[in-house]
Parts: sequence; C-alpha cells; structure tokens
Amino acid sequence: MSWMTDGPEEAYEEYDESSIRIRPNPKANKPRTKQRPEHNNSVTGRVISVDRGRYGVIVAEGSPEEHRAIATRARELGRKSIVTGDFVDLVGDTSGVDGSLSRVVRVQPRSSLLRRSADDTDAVERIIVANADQMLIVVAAANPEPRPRLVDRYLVAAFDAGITPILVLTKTDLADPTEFLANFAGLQLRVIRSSTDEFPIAELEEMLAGHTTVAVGHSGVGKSTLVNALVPDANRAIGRVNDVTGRGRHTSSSTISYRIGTGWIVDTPGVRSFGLGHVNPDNILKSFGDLAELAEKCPRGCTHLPDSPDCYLVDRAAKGKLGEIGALRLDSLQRLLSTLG
Ligand SMILES: Nc1nc2c(ncn2[C@@H]2O[C@H](COP(=O)(O)OP(=O)(O)OP(=O)(O)O)[C@@H](O)[C@H]2O)c(=O)[nH]1
Ligand SMILES: [Zn+2]
Repeated sequence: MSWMTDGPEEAYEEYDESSIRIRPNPKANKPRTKQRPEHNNSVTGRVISVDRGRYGVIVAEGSPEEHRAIATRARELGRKSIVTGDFVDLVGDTSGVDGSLSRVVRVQPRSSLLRRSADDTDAVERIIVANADQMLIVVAAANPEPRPRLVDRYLVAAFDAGITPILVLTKTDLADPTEFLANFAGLQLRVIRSSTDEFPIAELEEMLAGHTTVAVGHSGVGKSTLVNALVPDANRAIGRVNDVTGRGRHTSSSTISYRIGTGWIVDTPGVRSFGLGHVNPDNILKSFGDLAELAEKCPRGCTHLPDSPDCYLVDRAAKGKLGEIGALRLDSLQRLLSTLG
C-alpha cells in the first residue's frame, strides 16, 4: 500500500531550505533581525489553518485581545511556503472582522518542520506542519489491525524532524495492545491507552499543555473521535476558515489547529502517507543519544545495521555490553534505519 512504501521522488515543492533542520530550542521563533522598515508595524501571529491561499492567524495569543485574523500572502514572499504552525508577521487589516484581510510579509524561523517526501499518492513533497514539538501517533489496538511498520514510519518522521513522539493506542476495549507495544519497548516512548468507554482526557490534556502537538494516524483509527473529545465545540470553530471566507470544505491536504488549554493540537485529516525519501539517517541516530555517543567509534559511513562491518554498536551488543535496554534500543534503531531502505 502506498503509505507503506517510498515511491519515486519526483517534482519537489519548492520551499526555503534554510528554514528547516533547526532543532527545537527554547529561543525559537525569534523575529528575524533584518526587518524591512516599511513593515515595522507588523504584528506576529500563529497560523492555525490554511485553505487555498487564505490563512487563519491567531494574533495577540493569550492576551485579552486575542483574535483570529485572515491573511493572504504578500507577493514579496515569493514561493516561500506558509504552513499550519508557522509564526508569521502580518500587515494590513488584522482586525479579523468580517471581510477584513491582512497580508503575511514574513515567516519566522521554524523550530521544527514535519514534512513528507513525494510518493505514489502525491507527486510533490509537502510540509505538513511547522513548529510542532510533539507528535501524537494514533493507532488502534484493533479494527484496523495495528501495524508496527507504519508506526515505525511515523517515528522516523518524528525523529527526523526533532519532534517527540507519543503513542496513543485507541480502541483498547476491542483488544489488548500489550503484544503490539512490545515492538516499541526499546524506545522509551510515552504510551497512552484510550477507549471510548474510558477516555483518558486528563492524561491527554496534561500531555498537550504548553505544546504544539501534531496528530497523525491511518484512517479509521479513531483520531477524529479523540480530537473531538478533547476540543470543546466552542473551540472547534476557531480552526475553521470556512465560516469567514464562505469557501467550501477543506482540501484533503489541509491541516487544522485546535487550542486545548495552553497547547495546540494540529489535526492532519488528509495525511495518510508518509514518504520518507528526505530523511537523513543521522537525525534518527541523534534521537538515540546514548547510542549516538557510542557510534562515534563506528567506521565512517557505518550503517549500524546488523550486517554492517565493524559497527561498534553491533559489536557491543554481540558482547552483551549494551545491557538489556541498550540491546532493545539498538534493535529499534536498526528497525527505524531499515525503514529508510
Ligand atoms: N470500539 C471503539 N471504537 C472506536 C473508538 N474510538 C473510535 N471508534 C470508532 O472507530 C471509527 C473510526 O473513528 P474516527 O474517529 O472517525 O477515525 P479517524 O481516525 O478519524 O478516521 P478518519 O475519519 O477516516 O480519518 C468510528 O466508528 C468510531 O466510532 C474506541 O475507543 N473504541
Ligand atoms: Zn555502527
């Protein structure tokens, strides 16, 4: 199935390469130093929705004046992408009142960028979300049957982007996920179990607070059920551009952000596939800090896979020097690296 494999990498969407691969850091989202004098009066906001050239932008977030402005892109941005989660500078009418329109004149540096390569369901590379620091990987315990390899693909995308993955097992009323979860024992992943009889609202809210969390999952796993349970109706409207622009439904590739307490959850309704052609294996290794340190003793260009000659990690594991957890972690690392083909 398409979302299990990497297709040919074809026409890549153009975007600003300089703005990616910045690891999350607490000082992220600082404004650029070179500001154009004519935009000194710009206001900064968070993009929460993207719908055919119209951006829903939350300005004055967390203040009594917080509201949503609608914006279009300024010509001077050229082909630079603007995605959900971006912090942007706006000029023009940012009042958000009916019919108002502002312009995005700058996209601020991103602390993370989750993207997927082109694959056979989609010919262009796409950026899914900017500035997320957590990824909620939603998997059903049954119906549809959980697949470790699909979760591996999400994990690879998260680690590559420097985003912390969290596993949510839904439909635990239908099956016991313990056996499935054993696949991820080496990753020290946070796991949340969920079922509609026993919804872990408090646990999820605590986990989302203060973070920007992107939710991913294959169709039918119960991701919408989860988001709906978390997002009060009143909040839900805030994510919609339609009610302001009067344009129709979202396109399948759009993403949408919902405020949950002090955090945001970004739903990705159309994202079914995860081409990983762009992923750099070094970024995966970096997410395994303990192993990355040891791997400095590996030969140059070492793949760290079981058949890799003179791999220091493989050698340590074979001699029982990694310990039980270390060996599990190496297994996980190798599985993720082999996902890249
Ligand atoms: N038994 C059981 N069913 C659930 C649970 N959560 C969701 N479902 C059902 O699973 C089906 C799919 O749920 P959705 O929330 O629509 O799944 P989704 O992942 O958003 O799927 P798409 O809408 O295709 O993206 C629905 O019929 C839900 O009622 C659960 O915890 N237990
Ligand atoms: Zn190695």
